[in-house]
Amino acid sequence: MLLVFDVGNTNIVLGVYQDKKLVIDWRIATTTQRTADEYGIVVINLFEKAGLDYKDIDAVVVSSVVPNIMYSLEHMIRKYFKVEPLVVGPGIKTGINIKYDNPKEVGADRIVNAVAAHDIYKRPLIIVDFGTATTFCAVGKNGDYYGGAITPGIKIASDALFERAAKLPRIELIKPPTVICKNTVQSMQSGIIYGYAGLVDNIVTKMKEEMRELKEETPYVVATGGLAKLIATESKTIDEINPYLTLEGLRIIYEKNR
Ligand SMILES: Nc1ncnc2c1ncn2[C@@H]1O[C@H](COP(=O)(O)OP(=O)(O)O)[C@@H](O)[C@H]1O
Ligand SMILES: CC(C)(COP(=O)(O)O)[C@@H](O)C(=O)NCCC(=O)O
Ligand SMILES: [K+]
Repeated sequence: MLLVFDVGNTNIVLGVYQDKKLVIDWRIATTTQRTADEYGIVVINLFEKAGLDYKDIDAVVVSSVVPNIMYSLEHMIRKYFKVEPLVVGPGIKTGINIKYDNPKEVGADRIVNAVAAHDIYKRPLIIVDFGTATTFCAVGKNGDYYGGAITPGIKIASDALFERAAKLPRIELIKPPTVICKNTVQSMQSGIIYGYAGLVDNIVTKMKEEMRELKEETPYVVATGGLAKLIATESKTIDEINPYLTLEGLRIIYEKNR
């Protein structure tokens, strides 16, 4: 069985694959404080609770946008799973042609998403990943990664209001019934959620115009990430949510590099 890790700035998402089938997935907090043994305990506990044997794992793939965590995580994988992890980065086969000024600068999660979306949909794409940051990526029909945009994540935006304005509380990210709201909490929810949907639609619309000039016609818009569902229902430009895009990309990268 294959174990994949998607290390984001807020969460580490783990998935176990039996061939092409995702058997189970878990989400744990990203903290740079944990040691290799502490990560080992957490991950092995998850396996045991799910009735899976961690000794059945014969390969591990990791993508990370948090360099500080990699020492502990890689050490844990070698010590407990007894395999050398495949870490997504320079030298790994992806089938994606990165057109960034400096290809090493692109977040590994964005490349992994592009690998999965290109493999699954085989057409021009815009990928929107609602994580700690929200990222937008333009991918051509032949796998060209053109680049995209990065905006503050939804939770970062709402936490900033709480932290910087004395009378604004920390809010739950749920959609209020109306845009015109009559109390502080709902007014903030309205601003964040309806405002963010507009942000998404504006960036996607402008990216589509630029992609048309690149002869990448009518891109399909795929959303992923922890907060995708919240915005996708309100946005007019998102065609589909694929919550497992990054995990699928990690599995595909494993197959390309084995
Ligand atoms: N299933 C979920 N429901 C609601 N919020 C979620 C869920 N999963 C993650 N989140 C929140 O979404 C944000 C981004 O999460 P995630 O996509 O895991 O980010 P990252 O990849 O940057 O770690 C975080 O603030 C997290 O608390
Ligand atoms: C933009 C990101 C912070 C998003 O990470 P996430 O929200 O998933 O934690 C990450 O992809 C990253 O650090 N990228 C490097 C810069 C770039 O892609 O240009
Ligand atoms: K992510």
